[in-house]
Amino acid sequence: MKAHSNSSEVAVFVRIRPTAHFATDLIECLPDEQTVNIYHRKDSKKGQRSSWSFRLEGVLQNVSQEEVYAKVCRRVVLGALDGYNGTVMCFGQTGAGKTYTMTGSTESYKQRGIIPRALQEVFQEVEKRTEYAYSLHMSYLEIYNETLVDLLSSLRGTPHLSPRDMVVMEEPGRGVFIRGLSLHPVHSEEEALNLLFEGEMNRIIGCHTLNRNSSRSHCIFTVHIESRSRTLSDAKYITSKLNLVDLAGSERLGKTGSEGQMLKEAMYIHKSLSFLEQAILALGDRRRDHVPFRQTKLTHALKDSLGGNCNTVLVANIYGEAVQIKETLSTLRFASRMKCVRTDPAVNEHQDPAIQVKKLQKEVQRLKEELSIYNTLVNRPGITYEALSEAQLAEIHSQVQRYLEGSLKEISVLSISQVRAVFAQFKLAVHEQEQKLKAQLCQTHSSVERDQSANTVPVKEQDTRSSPEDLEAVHTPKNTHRPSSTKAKTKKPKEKQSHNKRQGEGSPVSKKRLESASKSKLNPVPTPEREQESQEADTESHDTQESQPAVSEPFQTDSPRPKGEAFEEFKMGPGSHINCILKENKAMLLERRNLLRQLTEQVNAVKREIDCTTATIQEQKYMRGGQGQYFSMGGEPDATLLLQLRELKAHYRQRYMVLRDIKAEVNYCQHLVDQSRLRLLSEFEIWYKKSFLLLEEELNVNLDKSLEQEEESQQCLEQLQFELLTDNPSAESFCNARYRTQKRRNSKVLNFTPVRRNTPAGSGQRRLPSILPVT
Ligand SMILES: Nc1ncnc2c1ncn2[C@@H]1O[C@H](COP(=O)(O)OP(=O)(O)OP(=O)(O)O)[C@@H](O)[C@H]1O
Repeated sequence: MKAHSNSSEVAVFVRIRPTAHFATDLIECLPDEQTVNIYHRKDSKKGQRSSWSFRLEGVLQNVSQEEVYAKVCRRVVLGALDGYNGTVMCFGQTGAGKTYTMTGSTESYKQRGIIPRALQEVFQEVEKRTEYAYSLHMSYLEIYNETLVDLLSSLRGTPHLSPRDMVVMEEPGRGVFIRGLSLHPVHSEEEALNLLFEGEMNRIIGCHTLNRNSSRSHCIFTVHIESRSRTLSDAKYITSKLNLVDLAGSERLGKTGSEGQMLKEAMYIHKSLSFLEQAILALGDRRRDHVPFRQTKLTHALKDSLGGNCNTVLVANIYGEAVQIKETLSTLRFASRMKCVRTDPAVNEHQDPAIQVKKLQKEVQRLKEELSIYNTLVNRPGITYEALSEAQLAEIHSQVQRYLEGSLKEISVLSISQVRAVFAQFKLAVHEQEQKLKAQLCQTHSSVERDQSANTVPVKEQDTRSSPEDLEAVHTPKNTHRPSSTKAKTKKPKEKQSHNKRQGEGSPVSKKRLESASKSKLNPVPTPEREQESQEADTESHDTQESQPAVSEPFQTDSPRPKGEAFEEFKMGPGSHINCILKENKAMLLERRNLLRQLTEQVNAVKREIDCTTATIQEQKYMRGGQGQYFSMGGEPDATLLLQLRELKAHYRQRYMVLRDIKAEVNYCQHLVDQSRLRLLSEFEIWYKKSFLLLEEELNVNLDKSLEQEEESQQCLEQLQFELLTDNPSAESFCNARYRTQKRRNSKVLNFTPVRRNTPAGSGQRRLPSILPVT
């Protein structure tokens, strides 16, 4: 509901009932027709006199009914037809002229009161305002001893409800209303007057049957107005209520002197009017943020007629005889309090959802047509903006699959809906990929855990492969199938140098450790595949070592280290960079997940609100259908609720979109975490394996060296044999002994470096090569 606010004070008038015994010495009406002065002797014995002055909107003394209507009510009636709620209320002691002011004399047309005159004005105005279509309904409520009575329930077609079924209700956008109160459509002044008299009659009949006084109840006659522009496309419509209230006599309890039924009535009236006064006091006090409207049915029913969205007028009826001076004073005090109340009259503007939807559909259709004309102009025929068919979706799916496989270069899309479908397919593909990655990650995790729990290291497995046959094969000089040794041989000296340097500095296996390993155990000769792996690992190691600090080795002690421990060490050392990225990604994922949780809660809260509003609409439909209530729009539920529901749905959709985006972000973060975790694990595996491969290479180098030594020994032997055969026969035994010693040594310690001592120049003597152990 849209409202044009316009804050104003409650207009308060005093109407003085004519009497032959008007207390001129006690009541003085000033010529400004706005001020009443009261002179009252508080204590007759002491003769003290007090005086009060009340300045109001108008003092109506000896004023005709017509003039009263013009001054008091016309503005409110016209406002109601413009969409402002309006309330005219008569307050005062019994017999002060409230009913006369409100309803007037039923016998004399001239003396008719505010209600019939208001009805006349309403229908005259409706006829004048031809550009609007008005729809008018009426209700007549009586509140007697805190019981709600429908004064028009006797009419045909009105369901007979017990007063207990009538409840004062409040709804956002609709304000206060009485559930169970019948609303009757009226199309003419005559129909409206008939309803008024029907209600008056029922009030009197009720008084007789229940043996009560008609002035002992509050009556609220309401005209419900709805106006729509006659322009069909205008979804806007206006509603308002015109409340005409005749309150029960306000005399003080002690004055009535009543008992029994009368006393009970007086107590109820006193209670409701004093709560009315309290509510008015609270409304007049700007510092108070709570107004006690719900204490009585009267204040609750008048909630939005007193201080809310309403043009409110109070007529304080006084009976100007000296004996009534206390009541007069009390009424005027109430009137002056009411003057302090401010109201915020506002036009109750609504949007008809059905018309709005139709309007928007038309607009969409027009835009589609314009777009298709544009597409034809720019040579893009065949583009549709309708939802994609099954066949079109299948085609897009196939195109995306082929594009991902690489067999299609471009995906042809023409419309936004096709672009959306393509993105949806991509999203699906990414999701599937994520699932695969997750599965892989799980596998890797479980294998690492298995390794850790078994506490076995691959070193042992490799060691077991070093069989005596392998050892023999290594030592046989005729064994030519040794790619590793061949490779080592063909390596340039420079390469060898850098290779050794790498072993010494960057390798996770220290030279010392290698030596001890080579002394005790031998690795098998690597296969070509293994060599390839080794080279790759070596290259990577070389690449990373330059940017990373020296790597600590997993085998610093003699006993093999468990893989889990090595992994921890890796995370702290060479893998710290990836580990750091993994941690950051995890933190980001956590943060996104928290956001996702919050958003999910928000979306669910909006969903609950939607459910709640939908339930209220359903309830409303049921209530209105079942109890003959006023139908705002041919049986439709309250438009404000529908509007609220639509807003909630829009809000829900908006939040849901955000939620979807955050979900995608969470998935992406999860993907990053998985990737970095995988990377960390794979890097670790490489690092871990590298130590063994380096160990192998080192051993191979040593084997090559032994072979060289072997060759040299062989040459030496041949030379000695040659010398033996020529001139030195004792050399045979020497040479054989020497050869045996060397072979024995080589079989035990492989890490020997042959040092060829240069023959001194010009010595003319061939010297035997020396074989020195490396320290
Ligand atoms: N301004 C007036 N001019 C002529 N007669 C009046 C005027 N005010 C009141 N009366 C007459 O005074 C009598 C009492 O008035 P009325 O019934 O309207 O009082 P009331 O305040 O409504 O009392 P109750 O609280 O009992 O309903 C009626 O007969 C009515 O015609």
